[in-house]
This record gives sequence, C-alpha cells and structure tokens, in this order.
Amino acid sequence: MNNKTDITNKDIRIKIRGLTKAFGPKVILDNLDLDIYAGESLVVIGGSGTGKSVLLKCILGLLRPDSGTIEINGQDIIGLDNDDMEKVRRKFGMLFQYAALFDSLTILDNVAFGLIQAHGVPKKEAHRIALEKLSAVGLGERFASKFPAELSSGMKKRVGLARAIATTPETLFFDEPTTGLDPVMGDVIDQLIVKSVKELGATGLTITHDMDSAKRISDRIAMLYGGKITWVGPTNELEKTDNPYVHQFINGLLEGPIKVSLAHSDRATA
Ligand SMILES: Nc1ncnc2c1ncn2[C@@H]1O[C@H](COP(=O)(O)OP(=O)(O)OP(=O)(O)O)[C@@H](O)[C@H]1O
Repeated sequence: MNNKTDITNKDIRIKIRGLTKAFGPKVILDNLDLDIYAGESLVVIGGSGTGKSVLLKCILGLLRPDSGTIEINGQDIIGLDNDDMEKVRRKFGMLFQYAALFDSLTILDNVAFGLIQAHGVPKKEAHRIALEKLSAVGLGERFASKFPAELSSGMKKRVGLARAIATTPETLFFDEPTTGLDPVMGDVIDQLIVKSVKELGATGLTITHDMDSAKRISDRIAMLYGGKITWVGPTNELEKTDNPYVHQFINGLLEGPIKVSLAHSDRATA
C-alpha cells in the first residue's frame, strides 16, 4: 500500500483471542489469535477452504464461534444479541465477493440503502451522499438510474465499494475484492480500496487468495493455515520470511508443508 500507515501507536481495533470454530468434527479455526490495528489495512491470505470466510463471518457476527473472544474497540461481540450486534455493524462497511447489490434497486438506491435504513438519513440527503460516493469511485451521475444487471462486474464492484463507504464506516471489510475481475480492473479496484480506506481514516480487513491484490492493498499480511495465523507481518517482509507455509503459498509451489490433495480439494489442511 502507498503511504504506509504508521501503526506505531498500536491502537487495536479488533482483538481476536483463542477463536475456535468447528463444523462437526472439522475444526476450521483452532485457537486463533490476531490483532488488527486502527487505521491499518490488514489482508488475510490463505488457500481455498482454510477458513478465511469463516473468520470474517465470526467477526461480522454472522457465525457464532465455539470459543474465544473478538473485541471490537474493546467490546467482546461474541454473544451480543441482534440489536447490539447491529449497533456494532453500523460502524462497518462491507464489500462482498460479488458486490451483492439489490437487483431491483437502482444504483443510486443501492448506495443510499444503508444510509436510509440503518442510519436514518433522509432520502434526499442520502441520495446526495450516494452521488458523491459514486463519483469517488469513478462513476458519474449517468450511472445513478441504472440497475445492477446493466453493469459489468467491475462496475458492480465500484458500486459495492461506494455503498461500503457511504456511511463513513470505522472499519471496512473486503471479501475477495478482485474475484471475477480482469487484472486491469482488479488493479483499479485495489487502488480505489486503498484510496477509500485512507480518505476515511478507516481500518481495512480483506480476505483474499489473490497475492498481487493482497500486496497492493495491505500494510500487513496475515496467513491463515491449519486454523491459526501461521505468519503475520508487514507486507514488505512477506517475501523475506523463512516461514515454509508462506514460502510455498506465495510461490505457488506443490512441494512443501501445505498438503494439497487433488482428490479432496475442499480443505487445504486435509
Ligand atoms: N456453514 C458451514 N457448515 C459446514 N461447513 C462449513 C460452513 N461454512 C464453511 N464451512 C467449511 O469450512 C471450511 C472453510 O471454509 P471457508 O469458506 O471459510 O474457506 P475460505 O478460506 O474462505 O475458502 P475460499 O478461498 O475458497 O473462499 C470449508 O471446509 C467449508 O466447507
């Protein structure tokens, strides 16, 4: 990421300790610890099926872990009831893998949705903010009255990003932001993510297995493997580490401690 964030004061926005989540006998997250500092952009990398989405869903309160704590600004969110979790989520902005726009709403209404529904902003003001955010992601007014089906995947991602930043969130979550995009559009979305996180002064948490994207948007990278964070550090130290899991993953090697079975590719730890 350009203009690397100074995280020397180390205010922790999200503090995860001992996070464990299993589905039946399958342990996905196994006593996982991770700190995400206020104002940084942290990217969690890891192979398919290692549990990146499960981790994200636990943080968003969409999945209940079996044990452990997730503190957001010092408040443990595990076990919060829906109303209290909703209050926490109001400070979040999210860009989902396939943008997850409402097909029946115009682009303008999609971007204004959270402002009106979750924040009670009057419609006219919400539309003014939505236009401003669309412009920030490079979409002019002529897009406002279109519907998602009329847009390409890259354009939908831009709209998803405009919607994610519309409420000026404290923390932004990106789920595989470049999936389904060509490399040029992927680069554009990455640049917009960097710009948005910086302009808002937000904390960014991204999950991806796109290494180019991870390097572009992160201040720090954490690698998930075997249910734990096997390595975490500044992005520029990723290629220097002697961690064998990181080395194998970032170089796309078949040989190494990560066992990849062609017969059962559902889970990298299998
Ligand atoms: N609700 C669920 N019920 C049962 N198993 C689940 C559930 N959600 C996830 N899993 C399992 O947890 C494991 C991790 O899934 P997850 O989607 O978090 O992986 P991921 O790292 O995000 O993978 P990808 O990069 O392919 O999206 C997988 O084996 C998956 O089948």
